[in-house]
Amino acid sequence: MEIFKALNEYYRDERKTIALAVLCLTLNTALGLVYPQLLRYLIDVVIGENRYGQVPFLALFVIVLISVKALFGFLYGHIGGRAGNRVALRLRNALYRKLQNLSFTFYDRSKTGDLMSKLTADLEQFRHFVAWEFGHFINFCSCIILGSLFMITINWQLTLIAMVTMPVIGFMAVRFQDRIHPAFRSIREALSRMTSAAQENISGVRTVKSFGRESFEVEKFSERNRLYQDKNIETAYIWSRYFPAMEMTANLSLVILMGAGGYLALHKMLTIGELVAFFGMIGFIIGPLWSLGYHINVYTQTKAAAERLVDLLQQYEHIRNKPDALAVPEDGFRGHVRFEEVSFSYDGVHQVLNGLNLDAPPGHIVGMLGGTGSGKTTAVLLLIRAYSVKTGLLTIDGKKLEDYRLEQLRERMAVVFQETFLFSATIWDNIAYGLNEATMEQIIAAAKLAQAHDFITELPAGYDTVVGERGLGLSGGQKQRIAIARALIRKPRILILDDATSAVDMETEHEIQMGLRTLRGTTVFIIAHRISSLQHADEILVLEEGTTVQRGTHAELLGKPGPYRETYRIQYADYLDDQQAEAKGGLYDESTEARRDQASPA
Ligand SMILES: Nc1ncnc2c1ncn2[C@@H]1O[C@H](COP(=O)(O)OP(=O)(O)OP(=O)(O)O)[C@@H](O)[C@H]1O
Repeated sequence: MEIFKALNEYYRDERKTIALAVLCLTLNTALGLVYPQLLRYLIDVVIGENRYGQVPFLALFVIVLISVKALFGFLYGHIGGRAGNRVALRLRNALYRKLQNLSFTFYDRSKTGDLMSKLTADLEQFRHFVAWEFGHFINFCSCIILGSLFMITINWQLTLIAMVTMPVIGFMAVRFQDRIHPAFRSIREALSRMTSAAQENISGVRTVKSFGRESFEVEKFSERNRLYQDKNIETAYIWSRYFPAMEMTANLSLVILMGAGGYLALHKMLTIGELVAFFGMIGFIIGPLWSLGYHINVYTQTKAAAERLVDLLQQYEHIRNKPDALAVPEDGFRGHVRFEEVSFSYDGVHQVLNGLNLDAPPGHIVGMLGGTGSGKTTAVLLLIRAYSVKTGLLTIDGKKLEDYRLEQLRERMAVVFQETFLFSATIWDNIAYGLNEATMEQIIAAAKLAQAHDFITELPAGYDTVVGERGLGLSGGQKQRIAIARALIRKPRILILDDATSAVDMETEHEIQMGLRTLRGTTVFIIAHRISSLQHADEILVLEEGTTVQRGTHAELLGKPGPYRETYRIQYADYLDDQQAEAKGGLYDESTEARRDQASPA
């Protein structure tokens, strides 16, 4: 029950409504108990005592009864359903809000499928319980209690016999549920394996086709499809074994009761009407008894789902605002970034950054070069406060990051990550995402700055083009330019481009960089593997395994031996060879000139 209490705030306001719904269902059930009594009256009094004149009244009474019963049934469905949906609405919003507040650390550890299933399947289970199952469980209890009481009023000896046979049916129902529940679970698992194979195949269709692995994929899918079929057959087998057995047990108990009832009727200890009414009551109890296992199961499943929901709702928020966090001033915020001896480790064991020092005054362009895994992305993730700095000092305008209100701080920044993510929406919407209520002029200006305007206007639907899931339908470089426009529209104080132009051709990249120079006062961080992306930076840091091994301007770094010059030499080998050849009066042709135009550091 503790776990349900933890979700109290979401159903607290609905408690009275849920109680009303349960009351309607119980009244609906209680009215059902009147039928056997009516039968008894019909047989013993109307027929037994030849009072046929009462038949029309009895019929009218039955019509009223079924109408009132139906009304209570409707009220239960209506009130319970609405309450359940209101609870689900609150819970869904709370879960979604929580997901927005959870940090990168949480997402590093979470699986998308798992989170989606909490938001959908677990929540649906809880909604279903609140809307229906809780009422049905109470109704199950009232059926058994009220039914037994009515049976006792008819004949206590027969009731006693029934009480001996009924638990056998209940026991079998629980056993059946014990077997069928794991079987259903294995069906769900097999289904999820089958759908994930299909989903991966659709998402990775380009890889599958380009590797010519269609038949492998078909084989993989049919194997999982076969497993799904097998699980369904196993379940059908359990069903086919248990159901007749349960039915037989129930019918056997009816035979015993029939024998005993017949004996009592023959010896005038029971009227025929009472016997018929008694059997009506038995039917009233047997039905719910068969579902005993189901109710237990639903309860345990809902408890497990509620545990998972509470687990998510109570997740620790690693990054949150201090109570006295400062508002980030609209105008006064300059974006002067300082890293002082900043070290960082994700797991507390492996050091990813070792004593990073950096001073980037407003308007400065900082370049970062380094091999894969050297810590470049980590450094800028610390700057957007994706993770907290534990060793060293990271300040903006002289204040620690955690002194500012997080959402306002991030509003003054813009990041373009290595992996471009575009929403399934129009290009307008994708660029406007960076700003609340962006105007058309602002969108176009940002697109022009990101060198995206020309290709967008050449698309048949222009800015109205709906980009597919993850930006499908656009080239890598086009996607990157839309992502850059999305960042630039914010006119951020701090702009971070994490390998954001890797898929853009050099000429366009050069134009984007020229555009960046027009951003007055914006502190820019550029992470790149290409020297051409960094050469205009005011300071370039070369990182190796989290340590800054070189720093300086492009010209300074070229003048010193070290990894920067080495990278330059590798990337411009052709150009340098051509230069040497030219100096020696060697071959010179048009292709050499074309190559130099492409490669030459501007
Ligand atoms: N979320 C994470 N959890 C644990 N370790 C991480 C995480 N992100 C990165 N790392 C590790 O930290 C190290 C630095 O990664 P980082 O992404 O900062 O490198 P990078 O220089 O940006 O590399 P690349 O140029 O390939 O993007 C790597 O060893 C990486 O495996």
